[in-house]
This record gives sequence, structure tokens and C-alpha cells, in this order.
Amino acid sequence: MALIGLSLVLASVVYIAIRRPPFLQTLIAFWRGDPRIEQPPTTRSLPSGSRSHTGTDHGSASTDNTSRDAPSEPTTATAKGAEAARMAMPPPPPVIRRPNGSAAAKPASPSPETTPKAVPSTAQSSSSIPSFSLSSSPPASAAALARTSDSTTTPTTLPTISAAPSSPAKPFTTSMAPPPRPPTLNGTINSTSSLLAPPNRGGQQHARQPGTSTLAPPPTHSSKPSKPSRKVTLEPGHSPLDWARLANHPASDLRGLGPGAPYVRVTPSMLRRQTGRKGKDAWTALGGRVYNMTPYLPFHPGGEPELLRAAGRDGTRLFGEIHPWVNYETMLSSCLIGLLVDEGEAEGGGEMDAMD
Ligand code: HEM
Repeated sequence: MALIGLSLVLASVVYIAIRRPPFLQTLIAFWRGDPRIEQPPTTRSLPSGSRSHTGTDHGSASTDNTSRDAPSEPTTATAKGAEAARMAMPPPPPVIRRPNGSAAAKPASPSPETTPKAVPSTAQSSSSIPSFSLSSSPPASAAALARTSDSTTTPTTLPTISAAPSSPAKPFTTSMAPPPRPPTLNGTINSTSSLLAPPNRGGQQHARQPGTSTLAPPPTHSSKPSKPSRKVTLEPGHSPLDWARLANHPASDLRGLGPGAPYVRVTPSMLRRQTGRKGKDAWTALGGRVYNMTPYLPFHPGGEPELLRAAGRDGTRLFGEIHPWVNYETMLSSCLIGLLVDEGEAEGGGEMDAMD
């Protein structure tokens, strides 16, 4: 029994080695995973059409096939057509159909003459689907698309090939650029619009702008916000610093009474005569003391007319209403005339001696 089995095995091996049936080649090609999977169309078109036409279509693949099958093809193409039909017909189909399964109905359709080469073509076409999707999708898709337009001999493999590469190609081209960017852009726009909020800020700024002009005075001038500034532009050399320099100069005589003149008791009648008009000095009483404002007129930030409002009378109340924070005692110390006294006290000099 063992000898019989071994002899059968040897016989089959010898038969396979000599005859080299086509299904064995297809199986070897399938196991190797060679790119000759494109050969089936060529081998399949050989019996139906002219061989030179298929050789030009598939290029190097056909050349590889010819170079590899050079010893066996010349015989199988012409003389062995009938022998292959008789010998290879029964054994190959059952062996190849079992692993594939789905391709069982396809081998029955082709004609009996082309059955030896139609079987490997179907087997390779079924195996070509994973190879296209795995090996090279972009070039295979381009080649397949070109073949679809050029050759119409292989309609069964074309839809599978075109469908496989087209599906991954579209998502890569279309889904990559548009889908991610639009949502991000929309999100960013929405976020930026919500984050930036220029209209809100603008509205707040508009609401503040009118307030900002009023916000400057309120903190300090909250008691007098309605009164605008009435400062005047002083002439050059009449700044507060210039006044301080002039007032502290020992040679200057700002009282208008002559150098070394004593302080005077000024009655209201006397004060009323010093109005600053008709060549007379402008005197005013501030806090019970009478000052000659004439030298200070060009230095007054509020202007001469404003200062003259207090000339010839007691300006204490008026002064307090406008700028009570101003230290007039120090500023007008060199302009002091004397004390404001009642009408009957002008001749007495007790208080004047105290001022000295
Ligand atoms: C009593 C009569 C006076 C009147 C009617 C008067 C009036 C004014 C007015 C209207 C201003 C402008 C206020 C403003 O808009 O900021 C002003 C500013 C000023 N006055 Fe008089 N003034 C008087 C007496 C004096 C005296 C006697 C002095 C000091 C010697 C003086 C020193 C000043 C100073 C320093 C300012 C600037 C105040 C500041 O910058 O805030 N004024 N005065």
C-alpha cells in the first residue's frame, strides 16, 4: 500500500513537473503574490482576440508572462489546446473553486475552448481585488481607469478595480481638505466672533466715550463738574514760576507804597477807592488783610478781569467760591498793604505794629 501510494505521488509529481498545468501556475503565482495578477486579462484575451493587441496593453506584465511561460506556451497556445481541454478540464476547476468559493459559478460560463486559460483568469481576477487595494492604490487606479477607457475585453475586473481605488481616492482628496477645514473654520469664526465681541466692546466704548470726557473731572471736581475751565493763556514771562521769582526778589516793590513803607490800616472807604481804574492800584481784602493785586494781574491764571472783580472790596467770599485751595497768603505776601479795619479804627496802629 505504501509503495502504491508513493508511486502515485511520484507519478503525480512527475506529471505535474512535465505537464505543468495552468492551475498550478496560478496557484504558485497566487502564493507568491506577484504583480502578475494583471496577466489574467492577457491570458484570457489570448484565445479570444489577437495576442499582439493584449501585449501592447499590459506592457511588462505580458512580457514577464511570456518570458516565464516561454517553454510551455508555444505548445499550449496551438497544439495543446485540445489536450488541455481534455486533460486539464476535470481536475483544475474543482481544486481552484474550493478555496475561492464565490468564484464557483464563473468557470461554468466561459466556452470549452478557452476553459484552460479562463480558469486561471477567474482565479487571478478574484485574487486581484485584494492585491490592488493593498499594493498600490493610486497607480493601480490610474492604470485601471486608463484601461477602462482603452480596453473593453475585461468588463468583470474593471468594475472591481475602479471601485476599489476610487473609494479610497475620494475620501483622501475630498474628505481631507473640505470636511476638517470647514468645521474648524466655522468653529474658529464662531469662537472668534464670540471671543472678540467687537460690537459689545464698541458699544461699551461708545457708552464710555461720552463718559470719558466727563470721567476726567468727576473724581476730583465732582462738586463742580458743570463749570468749565476758565483759565486764560498767560503772556510769556508771566507763569507762576515767574511770579514766584518776582515776588521773592528783594529789590522789587510790589506794594505800591514806596520802599520801606509801613503797613496801613485800611478802612472800607479807603479800600473802595483802590479799584484798579484811573491809574489807581487794585486792592482787595482777603481774610482781614488788604493786598495790592496790581502787580499780580498779568500773572493771574484766571485773567485780569476775573481778578479785578474783587478789586476795591472784600474778596474773601468770591475767592473761596472759585479756588479756596489757592494759598494766596504766600503768593501775595510781598503785596500786603495792611489790615482791613473798620472806619473808626483807621488811625490806630496797634494791629499794624503786630503785623510787623
Ligand atoms: C478774588 C478774586 C479772584 C477771582 C474772581 C479769581 C478768579 C479765578 C478764576 C476764574 C480762575 C480760573 C479757574 C479755573 O477755571 O480753573 C482762577 C484761577 C486761579 N487763580 Fe484766581 N481769582 C481771584 C483771586 C485770586 C488771587 C488773589 C490769587 C492769588 C494770588 C489767585 C490765584 C489763582 C490761581 C493760582 C489760579 C489757578 C488755579 C488752578 O490752576 O487750579 N486768584 N482765578
